[in-house]
Amino acid sequence: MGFLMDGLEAEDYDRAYSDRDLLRRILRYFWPKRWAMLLVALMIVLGSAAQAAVPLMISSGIDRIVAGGSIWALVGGILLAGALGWAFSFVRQWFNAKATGDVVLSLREDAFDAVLERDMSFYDENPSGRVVSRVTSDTDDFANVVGLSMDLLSQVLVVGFVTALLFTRSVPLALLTLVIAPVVILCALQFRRIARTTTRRAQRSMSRVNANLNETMGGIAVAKNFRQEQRVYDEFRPINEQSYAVSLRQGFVFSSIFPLLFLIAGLAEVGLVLAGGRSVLDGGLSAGDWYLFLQAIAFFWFPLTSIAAFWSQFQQGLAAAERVFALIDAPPRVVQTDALPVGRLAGRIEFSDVSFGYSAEVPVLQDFSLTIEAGQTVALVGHTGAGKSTLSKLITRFYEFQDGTLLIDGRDIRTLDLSAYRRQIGAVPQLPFLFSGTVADNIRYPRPEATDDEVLEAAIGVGGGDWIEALPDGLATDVGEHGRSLSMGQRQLVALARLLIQNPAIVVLDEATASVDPLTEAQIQEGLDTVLAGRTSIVIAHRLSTIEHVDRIIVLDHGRIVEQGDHATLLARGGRYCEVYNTYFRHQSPNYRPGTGFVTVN
Ligand SMILES: Nc1ncnc2c1ncn2[C@@H]1O[C@H](COP(=O)(O)OP(=O)(O)OP(=O)(O)O)[C@@H](O)[C@H]1O
Repeated sequence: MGFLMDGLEAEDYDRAYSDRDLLRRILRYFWPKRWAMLLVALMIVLGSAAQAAVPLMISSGIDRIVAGGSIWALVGGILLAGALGWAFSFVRQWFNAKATGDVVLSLREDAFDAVLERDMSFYDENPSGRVVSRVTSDTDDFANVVGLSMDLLSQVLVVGFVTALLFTRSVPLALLTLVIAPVVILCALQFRRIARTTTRRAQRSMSRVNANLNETMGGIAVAKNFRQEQRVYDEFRPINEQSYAVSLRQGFVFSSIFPLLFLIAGLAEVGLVLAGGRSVLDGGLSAGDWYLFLQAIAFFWFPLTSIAAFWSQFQQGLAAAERVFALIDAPPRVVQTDALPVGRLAGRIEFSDVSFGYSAEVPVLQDFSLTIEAGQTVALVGHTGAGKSTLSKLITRFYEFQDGTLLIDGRDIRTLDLSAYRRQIGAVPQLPFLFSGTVADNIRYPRPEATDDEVLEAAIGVGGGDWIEALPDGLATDVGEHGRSLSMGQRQLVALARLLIQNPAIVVLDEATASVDPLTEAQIQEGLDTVLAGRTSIVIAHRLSTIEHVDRIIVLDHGRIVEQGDHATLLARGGRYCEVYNTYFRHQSPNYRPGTGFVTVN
């Protein structure tokens, strides 16, 4: 079991819904489609009646032929029943496909909406491929189940009609047909539980394959750069093999039920042939009635055995619905206690005894206090893992802190209208993400209604706009997927122009570490001066020119402030800042020669 179960545990947010809750939830999605579904139900009843009429007509036709009657009435009747059956089935399929399609559309919209609503911590904990799997293949599985349910309903109705007819012809034979039904139903119910478990496992293993593929595609450049294709393949292979093994097991479980059901059906058929044949010979039953009984077995057993096949798919659909609902219902970690209007922020930020950890066991910040005055530019420096990005993630409210308070302009961040608050936070990651489209589209991203003139003004506001001339089509240049057609420096300039369009009160900027040519560097520096002016800015600093000019440098170590002040004061002090300076900034000085520029650490 070890290999089969590796990595197939439920996600943290998974939950098991009771069948009742699940069905109620599914029905809620179908409620707006109730008239279409009612029409589908009517067509199922009429179609089933047309189907059931055929053996009945043949049965009485046989008796009439035996008695020397004409065959043409029978032929005409069968043709008419066939034509009507086709018409009913057509209308049914059409409306069913439309209603199911609409339900899947809204389910997928809800799932996608939920994906957008999730906190950043959700994306840290759940690989994106697995989430994608829920929005795509799970909603499809759910759709299949609806189509299957309709087929089954129609078969069950045919059985109902045929059974009612059987009772009018011969009660003992009808009872014999029915007596084995509970046995089959019991088998199918038992099978239900096993089917659901194996199906869940199969879906999880599939989403694991998706997650792995997603990560591989995302990091393909790194893998190729380090010639790690074999390793990527080696990682993929066991995951793929596991998916194969789990699907195989699922197939085995599903196929094992059929031989058992067919055995029971076969025994029943033997009994009916024997009992019915004797009755015909004794003259107690007509040849036509006997034919009707033999047909009835086929009609009767077909839906019962297909319940078992259906069960597997039905379970797959229910498990899929469960996974989609779990995604929709995943509780948010970031919880606002109120949604007070924000107004234009001045940008004063005050951490007061804040404690935070990505997981409960590993605290990153403990009783952390820091005040950043409105309009101040603060640089965060420190060794890797010191907690610089963590601070910015709390300010952007991507993560929920466990203790203490975080005040923005003196107001508890938890009481603010989160969307309005985030609109005034300009966050620039180290590698700015650009969406497919033109440079202008990307600059306009925070405010789609911005005019072309505003976009141009923002672009010119960053470094005088010379960089636009270097682009092949100016602002109309296509940036390619993730901005791959632009250089790193150009992407940063676009991100800065985007900030100008957004006009945030607080800027949280993770400076890029990638070095760019001196001209672009100068443009970025000029752009930064424009963008940060008049706003509270928290810069995770990687460039010497930034730390030399900010109002205050905060040196972090293991989630604590170990030193703060301006560049000159801190350098003169010879403390922890000097260590950080020697490690990260010293070599960026224009006068740098290898092995020189160290400041003395006391
Ligand atoms: N998403 C996450 N889940 C769990 N732990 C995390 C996560 N992000 C950061 N950490 C941990 O929190 C601590 C602080 O990380 P943080 O990213 O704030 O450091 P940093 O100072 O920004 O480092 P760097 O300069 O390398 O970006 C580290 O120990 C890190 O391992």
